Amino acid sequence: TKYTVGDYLAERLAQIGIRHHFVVPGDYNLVLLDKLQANPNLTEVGCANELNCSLAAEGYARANGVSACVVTFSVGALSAFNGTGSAYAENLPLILISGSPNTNDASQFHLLHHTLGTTDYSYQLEMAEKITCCAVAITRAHEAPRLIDRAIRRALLARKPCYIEIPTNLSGAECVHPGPISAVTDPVTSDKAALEAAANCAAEYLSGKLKPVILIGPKLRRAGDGAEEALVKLAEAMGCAVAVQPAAKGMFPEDHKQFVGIFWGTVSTGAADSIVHWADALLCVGTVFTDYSTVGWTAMPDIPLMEAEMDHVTFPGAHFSRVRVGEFLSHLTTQVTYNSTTMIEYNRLKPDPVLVHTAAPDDELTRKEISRQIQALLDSKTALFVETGDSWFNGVQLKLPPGAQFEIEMAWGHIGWSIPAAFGYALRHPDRKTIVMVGDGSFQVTAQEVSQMVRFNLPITIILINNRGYTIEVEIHDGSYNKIKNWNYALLMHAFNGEDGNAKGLSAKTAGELQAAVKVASENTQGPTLIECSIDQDDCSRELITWGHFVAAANARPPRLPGA
Ligand SMILES: Cc1ncc(Cn2nnc(CCOP(=O)(O)OP(=O)(O)O)c2C)c(N)n1
Ligand SMILES: [Mg+2]
Repeated sequence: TKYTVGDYLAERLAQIGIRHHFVVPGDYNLVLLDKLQANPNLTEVGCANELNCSLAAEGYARANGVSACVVTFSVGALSAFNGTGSAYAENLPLILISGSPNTNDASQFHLLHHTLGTTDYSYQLEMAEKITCCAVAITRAHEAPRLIDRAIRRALLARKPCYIEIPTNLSGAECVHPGPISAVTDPVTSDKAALEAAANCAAEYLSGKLKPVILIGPKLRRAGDGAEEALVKLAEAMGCAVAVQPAAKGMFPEDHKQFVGIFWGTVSTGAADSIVHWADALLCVGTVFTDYSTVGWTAMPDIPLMEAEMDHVTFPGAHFSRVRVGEFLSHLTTQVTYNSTTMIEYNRLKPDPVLVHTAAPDDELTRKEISRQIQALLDSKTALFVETGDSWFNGVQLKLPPGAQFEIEMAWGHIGWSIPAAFGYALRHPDRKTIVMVGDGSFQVTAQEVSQMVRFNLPITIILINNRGYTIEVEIHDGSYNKIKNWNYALLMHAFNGEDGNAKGLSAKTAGELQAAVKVASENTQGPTLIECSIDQDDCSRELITWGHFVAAANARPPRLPGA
């Protein structure tokens, strides 16, 4: 049988380590889906809609390093653009693949279904160019190898999504076999001279400093090439305090003696806030300072920073390109001297362990009791997803045991992300215990993907915190629009079971009911278990309320230019 463009793409996806590709079929991509299905290394995963499909691929990329989402033209791609945006903001190489019109249609001025009703179908590629690091449209079969390899390589190197558009009549067109995959995957290593110079500059930046601190951001993990392990070694060589930004929770072991907490301004944990502000040198690695991570710009470090990014390092007065963070951290480890001043200070400042009250079984369920019971669930196998909402704050406060993974989407912040993303993640990591903390409002956005968890018999535990509405929004700025229609969430799981599912839906209004439901969930190994936890709508974290005030103030800043 002839080797085709679709076969070429399938082989490249398999060669870069993809084992599941997420799809919604449409007549512009059906031949392509057949070709992908024909590759023995790929398992097709159908999703209920393209928003969820792209968010499932985003979650899969967190687990696998790279992912693929295959949709139909326009009606499919425009929804998938949302998960693609998430992958861009969260630094994940999601490969968005869209079917497109037959190559003969444009020159025949044909009006087509699934388009805007004009004869110009180029709008999708143009939109994709804005939200990916590389967008290609294959117009002739012999171009496919060059364009497919270029897009995939760019995405892998930049840790950003890419876009590949394939006309419906080209997926089955004749194509050559791919060349060595190393041409696509070979990493760009640091320039030796720049690496040396950057490490010397860092040693200079640190020399004479009494109180250096390391601050880790979410791009540390995204950098790959052993950056997380290299960071631990550097920290141990320096002996200094290590704080992490909220979106980097879990990227440094929280049981490590040098971990001082989550640096999140006034809503920080441990002694991170005071230690970071006490430092006289701050090594920022993979940090992202946004309005949300700086609590409306109130939590910015107040000294000149050294910032190590995925492929460059900057200092006050210096910049070094083509320095890969993993190699840089390892190289710097050989140059630093041990100085435990900041850890001595931390041991003076660290807060006493908080005595967590255990509710009596008949006590009405509270946010604190939910957190206490989730904390007891966490172990080395856990992958905890926390959704936009008060779940961010409750999740960030939990202590991660060694090996536990934490996933949050704090840059893009699309409510509902956690359900499809946890589904995609769990497909790649069936060995992990995936737990989702999600609010009622967020759950309503992408609830359909629970049915895929049922279909694939994934034992995901969904802790749905029902506080009757959009509480995070209430704390930023309240209005009638923050009210939502309540669902019978537990009953919904029966609907998703259809005639053969193993999902369980439980509701808990007291501490005892939650305890019992958690036991049922841990025993349900054949499907997802949703536990609807009803709490008072005003039962939200102090951190959310404080953070909400500062974010609202940042949003309300008057136009700066006079007369603007
Ligand atoms: C796609 C999308 N649309 C709207 C928003 C704004 N938003 N952010 N958080 C919310 C409400 C979240 O409510 P819940 O999930 O119930 O969480 P809680 O804050 O715990 O009640 C909205 C409506 C958003 N973050 N993402
Ligand atoms: Mg809510």
